[in-house]
Amino acid sequence: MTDSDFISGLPKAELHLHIEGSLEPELMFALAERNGVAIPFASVEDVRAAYDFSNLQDFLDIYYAGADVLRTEADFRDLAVAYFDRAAADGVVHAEIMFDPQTHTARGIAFGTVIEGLLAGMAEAEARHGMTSKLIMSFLRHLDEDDAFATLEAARPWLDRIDAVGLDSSEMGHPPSKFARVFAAARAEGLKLVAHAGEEGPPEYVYEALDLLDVDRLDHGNRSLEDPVLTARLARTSMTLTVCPLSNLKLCVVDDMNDHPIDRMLREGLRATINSDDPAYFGGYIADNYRAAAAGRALTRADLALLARNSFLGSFLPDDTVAQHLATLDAYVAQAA
Ligand SMILES: Nc1ncnc2[nH]cnc12
Ligand SMILES: [Zn+2]
Repeated sequence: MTDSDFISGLPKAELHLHIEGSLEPELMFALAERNGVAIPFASVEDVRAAYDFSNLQDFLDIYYAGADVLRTEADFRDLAVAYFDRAAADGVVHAEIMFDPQTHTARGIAFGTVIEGLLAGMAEAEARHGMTSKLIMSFLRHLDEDDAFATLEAARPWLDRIDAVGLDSSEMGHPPSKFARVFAAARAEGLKLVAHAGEEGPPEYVYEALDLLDVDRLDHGNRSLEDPVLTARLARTSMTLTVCPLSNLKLCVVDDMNDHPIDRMLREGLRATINSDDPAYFGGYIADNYRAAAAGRALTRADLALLARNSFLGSFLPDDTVAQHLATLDAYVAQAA
């Protein structure tokens, strides 16, 4: 078996995926036509050519613009189904996907339209692939606390179908502390908590995510490595980091995949995982992220299996389900040897 096939077949969970970031240019065009929405691109090639980012904000501007073609429940369903089909082909057996309701409600799309479409896509993934999934509702951190509270309120009828809240969008200047109260309110509703921190922001933002938000999982977390005390704490507490190698390269968090810290994270004892973030924008789904990291940092099959193992350990699945996935993973690695 080639290393590439080993990676595709490796049973894994995806823990950091923005469903809006899985909108491929082809589907963007199809939805623009279906909904009669004008888009500022002449062709699919034009769209791909625009995906040349020098930082997070560059990307976010185009990502929010692209999401404008999503209008109906069927659009959100089709978006999700397309992602799950690709994830299944990459060996994903469980996905915890983020969505950004404010990106849509700000355009006049009802919260229910977004979530009912995504839930229909999740049911289809289970029927087609036996893939399980969970929903993470992410607050946009460039908006204010009141907007986040209004979003939590809008989500109330669906809270039993949402597993966690998250925090994403422009990190610099929008520290986790801005959302401490809304995260506490989400916790009081029984939700799990995740937050992007240390992607572009400093280690202090990671401390805030831990100490002020009390997150269960950290999205990215790269810049934690600048602080040895923080790194040791993350290792000691088995905090899961949802690392996204191709995203890091495309958004210039790293200059070259040969400089990616994924192997250092493992060596430091961090529970690092590999994920795709916004695969339609960053040039690859989860298996491509494993492949790029493996090539850049000479990861062994044991490293790759550890990353997959960490993805189940870091998931919000119940312990007995995690144990079943780990047994399947061990059997896969043994037969591939
Ligand atoms: N990588 C990322 N960082 C912050 N916000 C995001 N929204 C979608 N992708 C994101
Ligand atoms: Zn992200």
